[in-house]
Amino acid sequence: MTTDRRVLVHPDKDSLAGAVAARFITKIIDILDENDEAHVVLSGGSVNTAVLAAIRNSPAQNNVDWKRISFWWGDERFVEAGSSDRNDGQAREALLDHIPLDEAKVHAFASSDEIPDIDEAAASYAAELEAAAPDGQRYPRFDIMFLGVGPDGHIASLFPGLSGITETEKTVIPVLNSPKPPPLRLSLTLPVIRSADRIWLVMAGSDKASPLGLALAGASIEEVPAAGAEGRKRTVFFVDQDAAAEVPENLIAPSY
Ligand SMILES: O=C(O)[C@H](O)[C@@H](O)[C@H](O)[C@H](O)COP(=O)(O)O
Repeated sequence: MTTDRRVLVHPDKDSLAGAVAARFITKIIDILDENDEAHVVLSGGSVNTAVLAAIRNSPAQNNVDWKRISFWWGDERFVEAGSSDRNDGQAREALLDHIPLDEAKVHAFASSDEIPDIDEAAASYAAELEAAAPDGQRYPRFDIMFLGVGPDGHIASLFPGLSGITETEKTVIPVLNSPKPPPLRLSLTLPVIRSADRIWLVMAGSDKASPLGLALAGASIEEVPAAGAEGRKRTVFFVDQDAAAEVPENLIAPSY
Protein backbone atom coordinates (compact mmCIF):
# COMPACT_ATOMS: atom_id res chain seq x y z
CA MET A 1 0.00 0.00 0.00
CA THR A 2 1.22 3.50 -0.76
CA THR A 3 1.44 6.34 1.71
CA ASP A 4 -1.18 8.51 0.06
CA ARG A 5 -4.04 6.21 1.05
CA ARG A 6 -5.90 7.36 4.14
CA VAL A 7 -8.77 6.06 6.20
CA LEU A 8 -11.00 8.59 7.93
CA VAL A 9 -13.46 7.12 10.40
CA HIS A 10 -16.76 8.72 11.44
CA PRO A 11 -19.15 7.43 14.09
CA ASP A 12 -22.07 6.46 11.86
CA LYS A 13 -23.49 6.72 8.36
CA ASP A 14 -25.18 10.09 8.86
CA SER A 15 -22.12 11.82 10.28
CA LEU A 16 -20.04 10.17 7.55
CA ALA A 17 -22.30 11.54 4.80
CA GLY A 18 -22.27 15.01 6.36
CA ALA A 19 -18.50 15.05 6.74
CA VAL A 20 -17.86 13.90 3.16
CA ALA A 21 -20.35 16.48 1.87
CA ALA A 22 -18.62 19.27 3.79
CA ARG A 23 -15.22 18.16 2.56
CA PHE A 24 -16.45 17.95 -1.02
CA ILE A 25 -17.83 21.48 -0.94
CA THR A 26 -14.58 22.87 0.47
CA LYS A 27 -12.41 20.94 -1.96
CA ILE A 28 -14.43 21.71 -5.08
CA ILE A 29 -14.46 25.42 -4.24
CA ASP A 30 -10.64 25.26 -3.95
CA ILE A 31 -10.39 23.36 -7.24
CA LEU A 32 -12.61 25.90 -9.02
CA ASP A 33 -10.51 28.73 -7.58
CA GLU A 34 -7.52 27.30 -9.40
CA ASN A 35 -9.16 25.93 -12.55
CA ASP A 36 -11.80 27.06 -15.01
CA GLU A 37 -13.66 23.78 -14.72
CA ALA A 38 -13.84 20.59 -12.71
CA HIS A 39 -14.77 17.00 -13.49
CA VAL A 40 -16.48 14.93 -10.82
CA VAL A 41 -17.41 11.26 -11.09
CA LEU A 42 -20.46 10.10 -9.15
CA SER A 43 -21.33 6.66 -7.85
CA GLY A 44 -24.50 4.77 -7.09
CA GLY A 45 -25.17 3.08 -3.77
CA SER A 46 -26.92 4.22 -0.65
CA VAL A 47 -23.92 5.83 1.05
CA ASN A 48 -22.83 7.99 -1.85
CA THR A 49 -26.44 8.96 -2.49
CA ALA A 50 -26.62 10.07 1.15
CA VAL A 51 -23.52 12.18 0.54
CA LEU A 52 -25.22 13.89 -2.41
CA ALA A 53 -28.31 14.58 -0.31
CA ALA A 54 -26.10 16.06 2.42
CA ILE A 55 -24.41 18.32 -0.14
CA ARG A 56 -27.84 19.50 -1.26
CA ASN A 57 -28.88 20.23 2.33
CA SER A 58 -25.74 22.17 3.18
CA PRO A 59 -26.10 25.97 3.02
CA ALA A 60 -22.43 26.10 1.98
CA GLN A 61 -23.32 24.56 -1.39
CA ASN A 62 -24.61 27.98 -2.45
CA ASN A 63 -20.95 29.02 -2.71
CA VAL A 64 -20.19 26.41 -5.38
CA ASP A 65 -20.23 27.55 -9.01
CA TRP A 66 -22.02 24.40 -10.16
CA LYS A 67 -22.15 25.46 -13.82
CA ARG A 68 -18.39 24.90 -14.14
CA ILE A 69 -18.57 21.27 -13.01
CA SER A 70 -18.95 18.32 -15.37
CA PHE A 71 -20.59 15.26 -13.83
CA TRP A 72 -19.80 11.71 -14.91
CA TRP A 73 -20.65 8.29 -13.50
CA GLY A 74 -18.35 5.40 -12.65
CA ASP A 75 -20.94 2.86 -13.71
CA GLU A 76 -24.58 2.43 -14.55
CA ARG A 77 -27.18 -0.27 -14.55
CA PHE A 78 -28.18 -0.93 -18.19
CA VAL A 79 -31.91 -0.50 -17.80
CA GLU A 80 -34.54 1.80 -19.24
CA ALA A 81 -34.47 5.55 -18.70
CA GLY A 82 -36.60 6.41 -15.71
CA SER A 83 -35.99 3.08 -13.97
CA SER A 84 -35.43 3.59 -10.26
CA ASP A 85 -32.43 1.28 -10.65
CA ARG A 86 -30.47 3.91 -12.54
CA ASN A 87 -27.64 5.60 -10.66
CA ASP A 88 -28.16 8.85 -12.53
CA GLY A 89 -31.80 9.06 -11.47
CA GLN A 90 -30.82 8.61 -7.83
CA ALA A 91 -28.15 11.31 -8.12
CA ARG A 92 -30.55 13.70 -9.82
CA GLU A 93 -33.13 13.18 -7.13
CA ALA A 94 -30.62 13.60 -4.32
CA LEU A 95 -28.71 16.59 -5.71
CA LEU A 96 -28.49 17.37 -9.40
CA ASP A 97 -32.13 18.38 -9.86
CA HIS A 98 -31.73 20.92 -7.08
CA ILE A 99 -28.62 22.86 -8.07
CA PRO A 100 -28.00 25.39 -10.86
CA LEU A 101 -25.81 23.21 -13.06
CA ASP A 102 -25.15 23.18 -16.80
CA GLU A 103 -27.24 20.27 -18.12
CA ALA A 104 -24.83 19.92 -21.07
CA LYS A 105 -22.17 18.93 -18.55
CA VAL A 106 -24.17 16.08 -17.02
CA HIS A 107 -22.81 12.96 -18.70
CA ALA A 108 -25.11 10.05 -17.91
CA PHE A 109 -24.60 6.65 -19.51
CA ALA A 110 -27.13 5.76 -22.22
CA SER A 111 -30.17 3.82 -21.08
CA SER A 112 -31.21 0.54 -22.72
CA ASP A 113 -34.06 2.24 -24.56
CA GLU A 114 -31.80 5.01 -25.91
CA ILE A 115 -29.15 2.57 -27.19
CA PRO A 116 -30.45 -1.02 -26.99
CA ASP A 117 -27.11 -2.62 -27.95
CA ILE A 118 -24.94 -2.69 -24.83
CA ASP A 119 -21.66 -2.69 -26.78
CA GLU A 120 -22.78 0.40 -28.63
CA ALA A 121 -23.83 2.01 -25.36
CA ALA A 122 -20.36 1.39 -23.93
CA ALA A 123 -18.72 2.76 -27.09
CA SER A 124 -20.96 5.80 -26.91
CA TYR A 125 -19.82 6.66 -23.38
CA ALA A 126 -16.20 6.08 -24.37
CA ALA A 127 -16.71 8.58 -27.21
CA GLU A 128 -18.31 11.06 -24.80
CA LEU A 129 -15.32 10.78 -22.49
CA GLU A 130 -12.95 11.32 -25.39
CA ALA A 131 -14.86 14.35 -26.63
CA ALA A 132 -14.30 16.00 -23.24
CA ALA A 133 -10.65 14.92 -22.98
CA PRO A 134 -7.59 17.11 -23.47
CA ASP A 135 -5.97 16.73 -26.91
CA GLY A 136 -4.55 13.27 -27.42
CA GLN A 137 -6.20 11.85 -24.30
CA ARG A 138 -9.14 9.46 -24.03
CA TYR A 139 -10.83 10.89 -20.98
CA PRO A 140 -10.88 14.07 -18.93
CA ARG A 141 -8.69 14.57 -15.91
CA PHE A 142 -11.09 13.77 -13.10
CA ASP A 143 -10.67 15.96 -10.05
CA ILE A 144 -12.73 13.85 -7.65
CA MET A 145 -14.11 10.37 -8.20
CA PHE A 146 -16.59 8.98 -5.69
CA LEU A 147 -16.75 5.22 -5.38
CA GLY A 148 -18.88 2.89 -3.33
CA VAL A 149 -17.63 -0.56 -2.41
CA GLY A 150 -19.79 -3.67 -2.34
CA PRO A 151 -19.57 -6.32 0.39
CA ASP A 152 -17.76 -8.44 -2.22
CA GLY A 153 -15.20 -5.66 -2.78
CA HIS A 154 -16.55 -4.49 -6.14
CA ILE A 155 -16.08 -0.90 -7.29
CA ALA A 156 -18.08 0.70 -10.12
CA SER A 157 -19.29 -2.45 -11.93
CA LEU A 158 -15.95 -4.24 -11.72
CA PHE A 159 -16.69 -7.42 -9.78
CA PRO A 160 -14.39 -10.05 -8.29
CA GLY A 161 -13.87 -13.00 -10.55
CA LEU A 162 -15.08 -11.25 -13.74
CA SER A 163 -12.70 -10.23 -16.50
CA GLY A 164 -13.65 -6.53 -16.47
CA ILE A 165 -11.31 -5.71 -13.61
CA THR A 166 -8.26 -6.58 -15.72
CA GLU A 167 -9.35 -4.67 -18.85
CA THR A 168 -6.59 -2.28 -19.84
CA GLU A 169 -7.46 -1.23 -23.40
CA LYS A 170 -11.06 -0.10 -23.28
CA THR A 171 -12.12 2.86 -21.19
CA VAL A 172 -15.72 1.67 -20.84
CA ILE A 173 -16.94 -1.93 -20.78
CA PRO A 174 -20.27 -3.67 -20.95
CA VAL A 175 -20.87 -6.06 -18.06
CA LEU A 176 -23.14 -8.95 -19.05
CA ASN A 177 -23.22 -11.08 -15.94
CA SER A 178 -23.07 -8.91 -12.86
CA PRO A 179 -23.50 -11.12 -9.79
CA LYS A 180 -25.50 -8.29 -8.27
CA PRO A 181 -28.74 -7.53 -10.13
CA PRO A 182 -29.40 -6.16 -12.61
CA PRO A 183 -26.99 -8.32 -14.64
CA LEU A 184 -26.40 -5.82 -17.45
CA ARG A 185 -24.24 -2.83 -16.62
CA LEU A 186 -21.78 -0.34 -18.06
CA SER A 187 -18.59 0.52 -16.23
CA LEU A 188 -15.45 2.60 -16.42
CA THR A 189 -12.36 0.41 -16.36
CA LEU A 190 -9.61 0.41 -13.75
CA PRO A 191 -7.09 2.52 -15.75
CA VAL A 192 -9.71 5.27 -16.06
CA ILE A 193 -10.57 5.01 -12.38
CA ARG A 194 -6.90 5.18 -11.41
CA SER A 195 -6.39 8.26 -13.59
CA ALA A 196 -8.49 10.37 -11.20
CA ASP A 197 -6.60 12.90 -9.11
CA ARG A 198 -8.58 12.02 -6.00
CA ILE A 199 -10.53 8.84 -5.32
CA TRP A 200 -12.94 9.02 -2.44
CA LEU A 201 -14.32 5.65 -1.40
CA VAL A 202 -17.28 6.03 0.93
CA MET A 203 -18.30 2.97 2.92
CA ALA A 204 -20.65 2.29 5.80
CA GLY A 205 -21.79 -0.83 7.60
CA SER A 206 -20.27 -3.97 9.04
CA ASP A 207 -20.54 -5.81 5.70
CA LYS A 208 -17.82 -3.45 4.41
CA ALA A 209 -15.31 -4.30 7.14
CA SER A 210 -13.91 -7.32 5.33
CA PRO A 211 -13.50 -5.77 1.85
CA LEU A 212 -11.94 -2.66 3.40
CA GLY A 213 -9.51 -4.69 5.52
CA LEU A 214 -8.55 -6.83 2.52
CA ALA A 215 -8.16 -3.83 0.18
CA LEU A 216 -5.80 -2.14 2.64
CA ALA A 217 -3.88 -5.37 3.19
CA GLY A 218 -3.07 -5.49 -0.52
CA ALA A 219 -5.43 -8.19 -1.75
CA SER A 220 -5.36 -8.91 -5.49
CA ILE A 221 -7.65 -6.79 -7.64
CA GLU A 222 -9.19 -9.97 -9.08
CA GLU A 223 -10.34 -10.94 -5.58
CA VAL A 224 -11.00 -7.47 -4.18
CA PRO A 225 -11.35 -4.87 -6.94
CA ALA A 226 -11.33 -2.05 -4.36
CA ALA A 227 -7.68 -2.88 -3.74
CA GLY A 228 -6.92 -1.33 -7.13
CA ALA A 229 -8.58 1.99 -6.46
CA GLU A 230 -5.74 4.44 -6.12
CA GLY A 231 -5.93 8.01 -7.34
CA ARG A 232 -3.02 9.99 -8.76
CA LYS A 233 -2.83 12.41 -5.88
CA ARG A 234 -4.89 11.03 -3.05
CA THR A 235 -7.03 8.05 -2.11
CA VAL A 236 -9.27 8.42 0.90
CA PHE A 237 -11.47 5.78 2.45
CA PHE A 238 -14.24 7.64 4.27
CA VAL A 239 -15.85 5.05 6.50
CA ASP A 240 -18.06 4.62 9.50
CA GLN A 241 -17.06 2.83 12.69
CA ASP A 242 -18.65 -0.46 11.60
CA ALA A 243 -16.81 -0.54 8.28
CA ALA A 244 -13.54 0.28 10.07
CA ALA A 245 -13.58 -2.84 12.25
CA GLU A 246 -10.74 -4.54 10.35
CA VAL A 247 -8.58 -1.50 9.65
CA PRO A 248 -5.21 -1.63 11.40
CA GLU A 249 -4.98 1.13 14.02
CA ASN A 250 -1.89 2.70 12.44
CA LEU A 251 -3.72 3.38 9.17
CA ILE A 252 -6.50 5.39 10.75
CA ALA A 253 -5.98 9.12 10.35
CA PRO A 254 -7.62 11.49 12.80
CA SER A 255 -10.93 12.72 11.33
CA TYR A 256 -11.67 16.32 12.04
O1 LIG B 1 -24.40 -0.78 -8.84
C1 LIG B 1 -24.73 -1.21 -7.77
O2 LIG B 1 -25.29 -2.29 -7.61
C2 LIG B 1 -24.48 -0.39 -6.54
O3 LIG B 1 -24.48 0.95 -6.87
C3 LIG B 1 -23.18 -0.77 -5.87
O4 LIG B 1 -22.10 -0.78 -6.74
C4 LIG B 1 -22.92 0.14 -4.69
O5 LIG B 1 -22.27 1.31 -5.07
C5 LIG B 1 -22.08 -0.56 -3.65
O6 LIG B 1 -22.58 -1.84 -3.45
C6 LIG B 1 -22.09 0.23 -2.35
O7 LIG B 1 -23.40 0.36 -1.95
P1 LIG B 1 -23.84 1.07 -0.63
O8 LIG B 1 -23.36 2.48 -0.69
O9 LIG B 1 -25.32 1.01 -0.64
O10 LIG B 1 -23.22 0.32 0.49
